[in-house]
Formats: sequence, structure tokens, C-alpha cells
Amino acid sequence: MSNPRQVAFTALKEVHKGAYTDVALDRVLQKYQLPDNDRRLMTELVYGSVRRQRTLDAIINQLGTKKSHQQPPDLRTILHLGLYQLRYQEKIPASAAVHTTVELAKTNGFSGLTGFVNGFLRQYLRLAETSSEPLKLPENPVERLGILYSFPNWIIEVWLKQLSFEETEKLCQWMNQTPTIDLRVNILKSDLEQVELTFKDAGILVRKIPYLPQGLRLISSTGAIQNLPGFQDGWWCVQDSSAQLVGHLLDPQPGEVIIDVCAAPGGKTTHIAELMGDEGKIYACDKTASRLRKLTENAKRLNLQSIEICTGDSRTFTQFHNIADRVLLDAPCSGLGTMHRHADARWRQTPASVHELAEIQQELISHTANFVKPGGILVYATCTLHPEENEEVITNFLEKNSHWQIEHPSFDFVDVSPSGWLKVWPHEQDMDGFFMVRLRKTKDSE
Ligand SMILES: C[S@@+](CC[C@H](N)C(=O)[O-])C[C@H]1O[C@@H](n2cnc3c(N)ncnc32)[C@H](O)[C@@H]1O
Repeated sequence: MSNPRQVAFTALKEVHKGAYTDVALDRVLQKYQLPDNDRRLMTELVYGSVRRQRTLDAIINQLGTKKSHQQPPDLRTILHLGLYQLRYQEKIPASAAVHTTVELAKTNGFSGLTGFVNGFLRQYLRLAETSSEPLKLPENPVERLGILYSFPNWIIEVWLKQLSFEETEKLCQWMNQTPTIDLRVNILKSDLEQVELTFKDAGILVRKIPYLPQGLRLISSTGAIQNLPGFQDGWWCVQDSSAQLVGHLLDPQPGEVIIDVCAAPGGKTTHIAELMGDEGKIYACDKTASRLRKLTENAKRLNLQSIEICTGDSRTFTQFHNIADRVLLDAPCSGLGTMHRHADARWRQTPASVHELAEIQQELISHTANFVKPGGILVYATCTLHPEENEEVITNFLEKNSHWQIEHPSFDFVDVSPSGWLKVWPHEQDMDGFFMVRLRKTKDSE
């Protein structure tokens, strides 16, 4: 099978049965060898249809005689694919989008409904010709943004509690973009200039990232990352800008003892090792052995020796009491700051899952704060923008632990709140959403 739309349909069927989108995509990519262009189109159609599901369903609800959830599931998926191309893929001629969707219906058990599919998509096209927004949108701001940008209401509500309507709209738009790829240059093996030059020679465009001494952003499309120059030599790794900020906030020094309590797959652990000149000791702990294997591979490729792996639940470790100069808690979280990277995250998380995560985060910080020596540092970080997992975890912790205080970071390019924590809003900084805070344990605490 080499038809990219048919392969996209196969992947989407898996997603609708419960598979993670990236896992379903990987599976079909391995099974069906597609040329680069078709592979890109197929990936876009799959991610886009998952991401824009609520908007696409709203169109079906508006134009169809049956609501989207009453349609046969495979027909709904086919309509999503057609509508996604008509609404969001300007480069695809409308006639091609309609024709290929009708063909999909014909070859996937809906040959009796090709007239319906054709008529339905043409109805949408006629509306789009006469109105800049064919979709009828409700006045209620939560519903309006939720339908227009395809987010569940509860996420819009979380943002509207922290941002104005206009800012929330910008954030929604940002989260629907195709993600950018940032690199972190391994200063122990190479430098920015060398990597930039090597990429230039290979015809790949990158640009420096302001304020990040090791950061480069890819600005041309590249194909498989592992094939880019310098990857196998350990000159760089992939890490988003805001994740790089976390390492700088921790500010580890050569010779120190660091414990990274949720370390895998090691983006931040390896950054810490690089910042320490690979001198000192870093305990990289995680409960997921398979993710730790990735960390070991990454450390090997980057040629880092100072990392020791500890597999297990960091809430149960007793061997680290009072030994660390610095602890990093990059907590498991709902990922609301990185929804552009995980097309289905917005549909998987719920207020209840956020609440469960917040409990785990509280337990992790309460226990792992004991790993820090008197006078030492703990950095708490998440890639979510939900206050229950961020500000509330820290406020709660500080209320119960008077020997800990927030230390204001010296960054001047990201707004630091008066309380001292740092929240990266993607629509302002053009990087993943992140929360981070640096805490210090008083010297005289035992
Ligand atoms: C946000 S990810 C860490 C990403 C990592 N710091 C990096 O930069 O590559 C959170 C990690 O926490 C781990 N984790 C979740 N609960 C844990 C626990 N109780 N103890 C240790 N690790 C845990 C997960 O397996 C996951 O790898």
C-alpha cells in the first residue's frame, strides 16, 4: 500500500481504537515504505486530524443529518481526513481533497455512500466560499475557543483563569502549530559554530536561540534526526529551549553531587553532566527501566561518564538522605505545555488525571527534598501550565517546610513572577510551555 491517505486512514483507525498517535504512526511507517513527500503528507494528516478532532466533529454536527458520534466510526474518520484537508491544507487543491476522500470511502466499505461523502464535502466548500468561517460558533467564550481551536472546555477554562481571551486565543493557535525542533550542542565535544557550519555545509538551516548558550533551532525540514551531521558523534542532542532553561536554573557546578529524581530519557541529566564538565556525580533515577535504557544510550553517544543509573520509585529511596548539593525534580505531569508535540494529549488528560498527578508530584517533592544537603538547591519543573501541578504544589510544600525558600532566578528574558517562579508561556516565548522554580534549603536545617 503506497497511498498516503489510505495509510493515514489505517493509522487513525488504530488511534480511534485507543493507540497513542505517535505509536500508531510509527507502526504504519514501518509497515508501509512511503517516499519522503508522502510520508510528510501522511504524518500531517494523522496529527492534524487527531489535533483538530473537535472542530471537525463540529462541522459534521452542523452539516450532517447525523451527529458525528452517530456516524459509523470509519466513515467519521474518512470525513475528518477530507475536512482536514479542505480546512487546513491550503496546498492541497480542493478537488483533489474531495476526490481522494470519495476514493477512500469507496475502497473502505462505503461504496454506497460515495455520493453522500462527495455532497457533504462540497457543501462545506460552498460555505467556505461565501464565508470566512463556515462553522457556526457559540457566543460563550469557552465553547467558542474550544470548538474553533479544538480543545476540551476544561483546558480552555484553565487558561482563561490565567490569561485574557486574546492571549488564550494566541496560546490555542500556538498549540496547533507543527512543533519546531531545538538542539543542544554538547560543549564537551563541539561548539555552536562548528555545528552551525557543518549543518550549513549539508544545506540545513539553523539559527541561534537568544540567551541559550548551547541552543540552535532547526529552520529547515530535515528528515530523520539520527542522519543529521554530528548526531552519531555526540555533538548535539534534541532538547527544546525551555527544557534547556531548567539545566541553567539548576546551575550545577563541577565536582558536585546531583540527583535527578525523574531523569529518563535523560535530556536534562545529560545537560547537567555537560554543564559540570562531566566532573562530579549525577544519580539519574527513574521508575521506568525502558526509558532509563534510552538515557544510557544518550549518555554513551554524548560520551558522558559521571552519570549513575538508579531504577525505582524515587518516593521510596532512602540511600540519598542529605547527600545532594542539588536535586532536580522534573516531575511527571499532564504535559499541557507541550500539546503541540503530542496530538492526543488534549483528549487523554482530564481534570481527574491532573489531580492524580498533582498528588504524585506532592509526594515526590516531599520525599526527594530530603536528599538535599543543608544549604543545597532543589529545582522543581514541569511541562504543564496547570496551576494545580505547579504553583499549588510549591505553595503547599513551602507551607509544610519552613526551612525551604524560593530563590529568585536571575534570568531577565522570561518573566519571573513576584513569587519567584518562572512560567514559560509558549505564545510569548515561542518555546514549550514550562513551569520551573528554584528552592533553597536553609543552612541550619538538619
Ligand atoms: C517529565 S519525564 C522526565 C523527563 C526527563 N527529566 C528528561 O529531561 O528527559 C518524567 C519521568 O518521571 C518518571 N517517574 C514518574 N513517577 C516516578 C516516580 N515515582 N519515581 C521515579 N520516576 C518517576 C517517568 O518514568 C518519566 O520518565
